[in-house]
Amino acid sequence: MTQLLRSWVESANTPETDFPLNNLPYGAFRFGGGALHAGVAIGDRILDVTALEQAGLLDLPENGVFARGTWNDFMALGADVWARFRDHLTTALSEGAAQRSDLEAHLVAMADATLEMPFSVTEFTDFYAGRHHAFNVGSLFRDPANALPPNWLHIPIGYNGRASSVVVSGTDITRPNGQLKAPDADMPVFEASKRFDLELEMGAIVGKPSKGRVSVQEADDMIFGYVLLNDWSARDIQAWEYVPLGPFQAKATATTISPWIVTKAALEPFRASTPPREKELLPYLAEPGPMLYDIDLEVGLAPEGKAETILSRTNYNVMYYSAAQQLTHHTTSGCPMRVGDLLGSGTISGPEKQNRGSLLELSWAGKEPLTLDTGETRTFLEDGDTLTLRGAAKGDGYRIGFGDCAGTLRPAPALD
Ligand SMILES: O=C(O)/C=C/C(=O)CC(=O)CC(=O)O
Ligand SMILES: [Ca+2]
Ligand SMILES: [Mg+2]
Repeated sequence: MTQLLRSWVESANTPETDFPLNNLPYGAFRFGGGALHAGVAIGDRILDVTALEQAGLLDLPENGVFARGTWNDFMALGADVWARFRDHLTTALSEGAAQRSDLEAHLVAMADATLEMPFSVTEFTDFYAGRHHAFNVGSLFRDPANALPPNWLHIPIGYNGRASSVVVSGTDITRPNGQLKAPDADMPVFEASKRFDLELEMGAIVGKPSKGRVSVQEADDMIFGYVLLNDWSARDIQAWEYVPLGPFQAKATATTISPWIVTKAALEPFRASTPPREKELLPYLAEPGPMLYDIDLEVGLAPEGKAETILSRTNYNVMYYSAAQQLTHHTTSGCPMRVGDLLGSGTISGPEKQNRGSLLELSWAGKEPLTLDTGETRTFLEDGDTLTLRGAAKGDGYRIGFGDCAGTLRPAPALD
């Protein structure tokens, strides 16, 4: 199924749209200040599934699945329902479908809707699974000769983040104040972070809960879908606070996700293998098949009121560990996973300078400022900068896109 599937929604049939019939990603929106509704993107429209359910046009095993306007209750119904629902929508939105007149009344223009969090984040874990990112950060923060920690080629390393900090694309980000210490200073200070950064990542959403350890295949089956994810990071706070328990306040300001959950089903034709193992993994982490995806990614930076510069282009297929491997490792302790858990992939940097997924790497810790297309330079982010992540898997004449994952940086709160 790598051809474009044609829909009676004409805007879904163009090669430029992120949302052809092959995609059908899941989001949440408000229209004219109304209640939060769940919706499915198709071309430049949103199909209002909360309204479809209320009109009795969906065949689901429970009532009120979309009453809250988010996808958690739907995820909890399980993979058979996920597949049946998607098949039903694919048929009903296909060119020539008999259901057209039923559905047409429940389409709204995406341009007139406000997109909100598509699901309620239960818990958030962020990993460190990019080979090039880990090498670069290890070189910058520690020792270039021993850049990869000794565990790195054996364990998908992660830390428990803050679900409360996850926000949808379009939400302003406030530069944090925090405790910082210059390497040669005696005492730390409390002031605004001066090295505020982005991290280009993918987020995997757990749709099926677990009790006890799961295999990599079971973990893959538990994943509902993927979003783009920007793990905003205060590098100066991070450098001072992170020993020995890892990131804390440096990563707790905000994490932005793209507004549409792209389902695993839509990404199926784009599966890709992790790169060759440099050290053999313990058997519990071995993948039974390709569990990454071929998704082109880019990062754009637009200074306030100015044109955007593309800072980086890379692909999700460079990651050393897949989300399924990360999820498997996450359950080894017996840690239960829940519906709505979000796993950050770790920063996605490719092998070349132009593939790096953070300013820490792009500016080599501030030592090599970047020149933007506007002529100004950047080491880290300036107030007013808008950061936009974009991503798409590319099929034959169509793309499976995620919608923009954007945020604008606002000044730090005043210190008294
Ligand atoms: O101390 C380090 O090596 C770096 C840690 C991180 O930056 C954590 C993180 O967010 C990793 C990632 O996104 O890949
Ligand atoms: Ca991160
Ligand atoms: Mg974060």
